[in-house]
Amino acid sequence: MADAKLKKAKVIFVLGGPGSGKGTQCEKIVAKYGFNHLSSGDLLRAEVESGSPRGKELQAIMEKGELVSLEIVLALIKDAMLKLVDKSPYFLIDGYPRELEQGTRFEAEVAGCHVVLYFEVTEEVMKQRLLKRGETSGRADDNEDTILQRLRTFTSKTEPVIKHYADKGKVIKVNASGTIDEVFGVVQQEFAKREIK
Ligand SMILES: Nc1ncnc2c1ncn2[C@H]1C[C@H](O)[C@@H](COP(=O)(O)OP(=O)(O)OP(=O)(O)O)O1
Ligand SMILES: Nc1ncnc2c1ncn2[C@H]1C[C@H](O)[C@@H](COP(=O)(O)O)O1
Ligand SMILES: [Mg+2]
Repeated sequence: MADAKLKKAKVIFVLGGPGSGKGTQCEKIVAKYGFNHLSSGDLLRAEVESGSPRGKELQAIMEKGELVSLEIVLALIKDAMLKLVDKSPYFLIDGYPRELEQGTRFEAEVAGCHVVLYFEVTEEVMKQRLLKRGETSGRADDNEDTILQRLRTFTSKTEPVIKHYADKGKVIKVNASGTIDEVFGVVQQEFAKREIK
């Protein structure tokens, strides 16, 4: 029953390299549009915080800038979606899918992809934003070595996902190099064009 409700969800996959501003823009979208927001990275960090043996394994993978297993991420996202399904039909799924199979499995088992919101910005800008964030974030992966590996993982695993959805005409590509408000201005224009409200 709950799964049937999820099938009707309007899913917006939010993608972009590390530090491109996915979380920042999702916060602004939630404030204006009231959409549900789930971040796979936040869900994984909560699991790490729980101190469980699985959390320790996850932390080691995340500190190397690699991707954790599809099964774990998909289960965390699906559980979190079920808790929110009655709040809004729109779901911002931030940081997922990070590799092609994540998208395929999600669409087969949870819901179709409405659009992909892709924040594009240079590697140098992403790196500088993350090093700055690292001064206060406490995130174990906001350090130079891990940032470089995360950028490599994005290029090798996640860029093909963006291409896959672009070929289906589903990608909204946003230049994310401006200020936070400038980027959000473009997001709003793009949503209006597609009657996302
Ligand atoms: N347009 C912007 N201009 C300047 N700084 C920005 C902009 N957008 C976000 N930031 C800042 C906020 C954060 O300190 C940092 C990274 O943004 P954030 O939204 O956390 O990125 P992200 O969610 O894509 O990264 P991650 O993949 O690491 O979670 O950059
Ligand atoms: N969708 C995901 N698949 C595998 N691993 C993931 C996923 N989302 C997050 N992770 C891991 C690997 C990332 O480097 C860290 C931090 O994620 P972020 O979205 O940048 O906060 O978590
Ligand atoms: Mg984030």
